[in-house]
Amino acid sequence: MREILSEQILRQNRLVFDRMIGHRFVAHIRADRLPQPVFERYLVFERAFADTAISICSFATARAETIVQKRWLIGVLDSLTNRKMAYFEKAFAARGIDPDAYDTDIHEVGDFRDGMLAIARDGGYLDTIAAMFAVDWMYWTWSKAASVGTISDPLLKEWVELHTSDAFAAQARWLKKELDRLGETLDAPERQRLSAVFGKAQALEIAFHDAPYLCPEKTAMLPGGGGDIRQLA
Ligand SMILES: Cc1ncc(CN)c(N)n1
Repeated sequence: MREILSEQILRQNRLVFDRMIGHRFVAHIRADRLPQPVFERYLVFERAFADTAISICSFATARAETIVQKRWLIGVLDSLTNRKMAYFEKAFAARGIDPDAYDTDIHEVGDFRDGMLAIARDGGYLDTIAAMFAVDWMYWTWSKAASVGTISDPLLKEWVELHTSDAFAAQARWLKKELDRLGETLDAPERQRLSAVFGKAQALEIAFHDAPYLCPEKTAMLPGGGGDIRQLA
């Protein structure tokens, strides 16, 4: 019997997946010592990515063949556009974050945006599903692990809980099931190609999570700017 496609993909990308869920950003959350400036930069980059995620999911919705698929993806779009965006609005107000003070075009963030968007724009329905599975399965995995420990920052705790919620878990599982169902009919090279899409998305994620440690505030060049905190363990 053939291996389930998502299991093949996870097996073939184990190294890069483990590197991502072992990223220092995740390790800092799990140790309850994510530096506040890193979290705030991350939130600005995430807000920018949420915008891109809406476009990515819209490509999948447009290419979906059945109303069942479209209905599900529209639910994801609703959650991204309303629930997630509401979180950013609340977080920026609570922390006094001015997103315009940050450069969201630095290459680690820009490459993630452009790379993910290219997969959705240039690929087919299943390419986008594989890329969404890559990023959501990864977030669900590390968030579940992080949620068992103490997270002192209430906004960070809420962010992690967004990714352990029943709704997010259902989203990650739906993407997996969709890949497995449609993967049954695919030949080996096509399955391999989707596995490479998953690997590419993980590699882009690793660089994206390096970015908040690189201090890209536009104000960083000014006296009293934040400096480079790459040396943080
Ligand atoms: C960068 C990134 N990747 C994935 C997810 C989970 N949707 C996220 N919120 N942010």
